[in-house]
Amino acid sequence: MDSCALPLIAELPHRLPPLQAASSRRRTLAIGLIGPGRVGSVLLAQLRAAQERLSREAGLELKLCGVAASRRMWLDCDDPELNARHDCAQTWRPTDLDQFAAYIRGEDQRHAMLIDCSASETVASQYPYWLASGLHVVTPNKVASSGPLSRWQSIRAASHHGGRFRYEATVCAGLPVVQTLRDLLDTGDQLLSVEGMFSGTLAWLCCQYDGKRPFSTLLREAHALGYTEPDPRDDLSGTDVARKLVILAREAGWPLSLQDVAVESLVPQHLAELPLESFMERLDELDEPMAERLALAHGEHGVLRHVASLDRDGHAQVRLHVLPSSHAFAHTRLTDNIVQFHTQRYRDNPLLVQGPGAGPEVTAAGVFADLLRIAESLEVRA
Ligand SMILES: NC(=O)C1=CN([C@@H]2O[C@H](COP(=O)(O)OP(=O)(O)OC[C@H]3O[C@@H](n4cnc5c(N)ncnc54)[C@H](O)[C@@H]3O)[C@@H](O)[C@H]2O)C=CC1
Ligand SMILES: N[C@@H](CC=O)C(=O)O
Repeated sequence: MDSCALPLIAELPHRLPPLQAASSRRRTLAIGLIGPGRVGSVLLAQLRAAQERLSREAGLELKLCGVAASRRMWLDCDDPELNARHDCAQTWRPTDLDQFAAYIRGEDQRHAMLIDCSASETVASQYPYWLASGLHVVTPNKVASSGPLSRWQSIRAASHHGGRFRYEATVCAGLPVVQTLRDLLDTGDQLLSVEGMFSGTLAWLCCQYDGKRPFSTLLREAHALGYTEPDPRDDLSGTDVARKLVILAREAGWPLSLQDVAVESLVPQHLAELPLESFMERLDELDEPMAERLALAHGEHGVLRHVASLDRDGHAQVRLHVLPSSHAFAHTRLTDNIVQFHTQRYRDNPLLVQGPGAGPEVTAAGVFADLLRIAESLEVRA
């Protein structure tokens, strides 16, 4: 090889210097995390791992002031070690979201953020009040952005005057989907339609399911890997994907609601209303109907793919398709999601976002990136 070639990576300086002198932009952000489950606990680990670097290189002090689960909450006033230990804090109180939010907000006009890593309606219903009180809110929870339109509008209104609201990880986990759409719209483009595969769980199941192992075994595995929703029926029923379509439509200013989406459910009626525990015990009842779907796909020399679409007239649908093996969606791997945006500018050839679309690591990273975007905009306070 030519000796004048580019230097080897090992010869390059270890890392580039931080762009900004950390000391001139020193800010502190108080954080309260709600929902230390699969995504929430990985996020806590990511925050802890980045804490020192962010302080040194970006002048950003992340201060974990509280963690709230469904029944218990931990506050750093009770447990001064919380910031270092996070999930193994010892002293707890019963969860009270009002008390939690007030504590994180503090009394000294500090920058404060609540991160909702639950899938809870109760938590989501508090966003308008939290935002109006100046708390920033970041979340992968889809319930608020796809729930009642009037609540969504109050969240948007509150976030224009109070705290900031970001929810990138609600659509395709860590992939830059909401921000991509936002950038298109903010620069004057117009959304015409969206199509793609928006479920990491169903993408993974469709790739793995070849009939050798029962569908229920694979679903249990997807659950254990943290790909599914807390209740996997939210994935199988198509509701989770319908929520993502609604979120994207609303981002583009289309007043879509869940009931406007035509959804094919893969959950047999008799399993739909069971308590979660009973459903998980009866997963093998999904095996026969899914084996029939697979046989149908094989009969047509195609593959099963879970596809969602939203057209320019607002028609939205979510269903399991048999696609020819030559189709672009047939070549995805593992939890890959694909989003195709057709816009005025990307009319002939859509703008594509593709990559892993589920799992605690990538989702937590998407939430973390939202936190950093808000932190970048915070003014320095004495
Ligand atoms: N797992 C993934 O790949 C992705 C997940 N998400 C979303 O992330 C969120 C979390 O998902 P997972 O971590 O998988 O769920 P999980 O079930 O593992 O964790 C949920 C946590 O929320 C807590 N919680 C429930 N109700 C609560 C309440 N009322 N108050 C306080 N805490 C409450 C639970 O105690 C638990 O700690 C969900 O909204 C999900 O839709 C979004 C994108 C990808
Ligand atoms: N359960 C969801 C997680 C991300 O939203 C999925 O499988 O896509």
